[in-house]
Amino acid sequence: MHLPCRPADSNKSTFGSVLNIAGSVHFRGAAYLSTVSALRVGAGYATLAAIPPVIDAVAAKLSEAIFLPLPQDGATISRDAVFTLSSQIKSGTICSFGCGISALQNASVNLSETTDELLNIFIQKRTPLVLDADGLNLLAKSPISFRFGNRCVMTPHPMELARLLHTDVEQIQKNRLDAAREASKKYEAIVLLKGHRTVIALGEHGEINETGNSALAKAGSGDCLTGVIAGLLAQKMEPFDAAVLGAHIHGLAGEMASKDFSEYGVLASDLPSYIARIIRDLK
Ligand SMILES: NC(=O)C1=CN([C@@H]2O[C@H](COP(=O)(O)OP(=O)(O)OC[C@H]3O[C@@H](n4cnc5c(N)ncnc54)[C@H](O)[C@@H]3O)[C@@H](O)[C@H]2O)[C@@H](O)CC1
Ligand SMILES: Nc1ncnc2c1ncn2[C@@H]1O[C@H](COP(=O)(O)OP(=O)(O)O)[C@@H](O)[C@H]1O
Repeated sequence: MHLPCRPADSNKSTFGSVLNIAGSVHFRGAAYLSTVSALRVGAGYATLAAIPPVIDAVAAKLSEAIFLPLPQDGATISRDAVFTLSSQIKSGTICSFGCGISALQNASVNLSETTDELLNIFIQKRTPLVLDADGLNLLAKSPISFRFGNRCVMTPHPMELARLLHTDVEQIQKNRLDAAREASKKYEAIVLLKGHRTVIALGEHGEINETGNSALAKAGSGDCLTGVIAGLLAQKMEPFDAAVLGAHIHGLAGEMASKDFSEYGVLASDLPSYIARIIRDLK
């Protein structure tokens, strides 16, 4: 698997753009980590679509992002956000959705309906998509049987996959590859099941990622992975390849970061700069 090429005669639009819909009052860092990781892996632009308090927090840390303010309802986006987003999402726009968008127990009926409408837009506009965290939890609760035409990379951890398959974590962990394959067929999506030895499945096909260590077992590291995969999609990688390469790079970044900070001390916010160092070494 190769990194996306980086022609000399290029400009920021050569390397694509990510529209990252993320964050809520409770989880502002998730929006930061996913956005910065898309830029660190090489995307030309990253736009964070979020409610104003999330934008304010991220803007204070990340000068390079572009911001699309979304209407707010309580701690998260309101249903009117669908109108704002539908005019921004063109055919083929690379989107990521779900990092920190709400706390599961607070997910309102409105947010469920908003998510259903957004997922329909992603499918209709054939957008390559990374679906993470609460995007997955809301999908699990939806009455609609969504099928993503294999343009979507779903990135559940075992509990999120258990919610999607209406089972429990123990069953998922017994046969991780088969569980990911089952979800891949159910949703017509690439399913990346996180954890020690992440697995990536597309239909019957499956791969196991060998990189990473317990430094990654800390809040926010999955948000970085979402950004990495979205950034690779922006650079025109096929979704399955972006998931496999993204997991590989993310795991190596955790390993390299733990050489400096130990497996105890790495923060998710350390990872984006190690992602850049890993890419330097892979090249
Ligand atoms: N700084 C931030 O803003 C952060 C925001 N976050 C957001 O917080 C929201 C809730 O996410 P959480 O993941 O905390 O909560 P969840 O309710 O989704 O699940 C967490 C539970 O899943 C199980 N689990 C996860 N990985 C597992 C594994 N490898 N093996 C076995 N069981 C496993 C564990 O029981 C764990 O307690 C998401 O929207 C997420 O994006 C988190 O990413 C944490 C950091
Ligand atoms: N022990 C481990 N070994 C290797 N990778 C791990 C380990 N623990 C967690 N990870 C990786 O770290 C990330 C954690 O993501 P996730 O569970 O979504 O956390 P969060 O939502 O807090 O960001 C995943 O990419 C997962 O594969």
